[in-house]
Amino acid sequence: MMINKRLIGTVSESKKYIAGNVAAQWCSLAANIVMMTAVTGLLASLFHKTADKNNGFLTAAIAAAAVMVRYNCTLLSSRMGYLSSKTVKKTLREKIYEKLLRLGASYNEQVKTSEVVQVAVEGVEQLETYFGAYLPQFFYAMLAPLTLFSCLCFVNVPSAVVLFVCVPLIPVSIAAVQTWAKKLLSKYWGQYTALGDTFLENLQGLTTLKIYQSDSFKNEEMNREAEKFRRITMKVLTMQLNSITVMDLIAYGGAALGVIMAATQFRAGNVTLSGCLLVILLSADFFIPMRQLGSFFHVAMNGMAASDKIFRLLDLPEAEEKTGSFPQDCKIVCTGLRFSYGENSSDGGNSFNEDNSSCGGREILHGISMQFPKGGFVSIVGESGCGKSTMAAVLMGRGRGYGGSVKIGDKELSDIRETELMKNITYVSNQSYLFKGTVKENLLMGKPDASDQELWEILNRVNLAGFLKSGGGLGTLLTEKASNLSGGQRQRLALARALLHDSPVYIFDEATSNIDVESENDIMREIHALAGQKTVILISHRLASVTVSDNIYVMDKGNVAESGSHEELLAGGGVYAKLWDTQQSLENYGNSPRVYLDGHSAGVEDRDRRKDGAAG
Ligand SMILES: Nc1ncnc2c1ncn2[C@@H]1O[C@H](COP(=O)(O)OP(=O)(O)OP(=O)(O)O)[C@@H](O)[C@H]1O
Repeated sequence: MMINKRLIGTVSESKKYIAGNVAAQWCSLAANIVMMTAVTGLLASLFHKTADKNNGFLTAAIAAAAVMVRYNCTLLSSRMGYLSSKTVKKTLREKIYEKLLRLGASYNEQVKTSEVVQVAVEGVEQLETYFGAYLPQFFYAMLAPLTLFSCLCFVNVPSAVVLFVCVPLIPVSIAAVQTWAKKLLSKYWGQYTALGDTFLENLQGLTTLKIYQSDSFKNEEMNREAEKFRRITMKVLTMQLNSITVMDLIAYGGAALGVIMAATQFRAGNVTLSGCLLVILLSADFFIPMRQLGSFFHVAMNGMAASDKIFRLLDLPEAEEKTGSFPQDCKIVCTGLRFSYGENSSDGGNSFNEDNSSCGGREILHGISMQFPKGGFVSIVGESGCGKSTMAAVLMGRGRGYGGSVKIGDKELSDIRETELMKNITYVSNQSYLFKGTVKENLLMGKPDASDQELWEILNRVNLAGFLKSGGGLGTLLTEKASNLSGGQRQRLALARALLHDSPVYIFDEATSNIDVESENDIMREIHALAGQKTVILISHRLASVTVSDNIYVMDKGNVAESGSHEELLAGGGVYAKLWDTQQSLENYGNSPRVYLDGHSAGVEDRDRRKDGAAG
């Protein structure tokens, strides 16, 4: 009956607290039996007028001692319940957290963030009752009727048998609703996580919804979801209430039968008055533990449904433990690289997608071959949706299960530990995440031991020092996602953090899209300065930014359409040349190289200078 061995094994430390809890409750019951025996004995002797002073004092002393024992046992039992709940919460949340770490940066390919949050918070909370109350009560509810039966057998066997036989009717009634309840609770949890998911998404996109006046439409959609959740909650509550009513009927009916039996036996002279009174006073104790178990049962069932979700999360397949480190000779060579997203994959991830392989979905990269020499500056360009960011994701180790080969030095990318990849490849997108806190805290993520002077130097390089000095300096407070900075400032700060990270490889994925020209100039200047010292992979849809690259790969629908330097590609008159002409006419740049605001011009000379430097 809802004894989940795996769950108990997972939090095996809680076993001792459960045993302690059961022992405390059992001692309390034993004290109650002793007290009731003493009290009924006194009542009988009073009735028969055989009681004396000593009887009274002895009974009072026994009762006082029993009350003390029961009081302490109750305290001990709730302490044990608390300790077991605490252990369960801590252990399960730790396990979920560690699992997420093991799943790595691509965890949301397999599970939605909202689902993880709900399972880790509410789900674990439900299991607290399972361990803290249900499990101890389960064992105590077995032990208590057996103990009472053994004692009352010495008083009157028929009454003891009637009471004992009625007790299992409670678990029978619970089992009757169990299958139905299980399905209902599984539906309830599904609805709960779906509502949480919609709620989180709509809350995050509230500004967009307001802009497009779609908030009322989404509001209605959420109302519909909430109504579904309300209905299923009501069904769960009705099921619980009905089940509790049935259990009450059995408990009170059983106790009444026991009392009637005791009275009949007394009339027939088969039991003494004190014995009869003892049976009457203890009859309720036969049923109370089981009845209590019944009320914990429904909460525990909810916990069981939550535990299914927790185990499905904990059982998600992990990439094999990788041992490879990042080779220092970090020339990156992709050969015949193929990649597909999982069938239901989205940014939000699959909801515990059973099939985690990327096979079966739409193939995005169709056998890409590219080379990124150590210290080289290589750009990837192409029309929107051709697979540039997917390429970056694979290089970052986020695209699990790619086909073909990606070699970093002499090692295959899939053999390199994720932490090693993160340490050695810095990825800067146009949506870099900045955390709530100070500028300094955000920068130190890139290099925890950086001095203030180092931080200011970097801020100077990205042209943010002036702005910050006029404000709160390094202690300037950022709100969530640094929404109190402009888009350009945010991106420059993200670049500063990336530069501090000082990794051998940098991937810039549209790092300058949607920002002001001045910030774009600052960022591009730093990216160009990095080239030559680091391996730089620049992904951009804006060809003016890539003209100085050593090599440019032009992607088209998941293939490499052509590659070469800017001049070679222009001379080739292919996809790149056409894109260049279109963009140039749009930007009205003519054929002149891009001129930065500080007067420095990016062009072929830059690349040649870098090459000369590297050669020197
Ligand atoms: N998480 C994902 N799940 C499923 N499909 C995806 C996912 N991310 C991207 N895609 C698909 O992969 C294709 C390539 O997307 P990708 O983001 O790599 O293109 P891109 O060249 O970087 O485009 P852009 O320049 O617009 O950023 C697109 O058709 C897109 O629909």
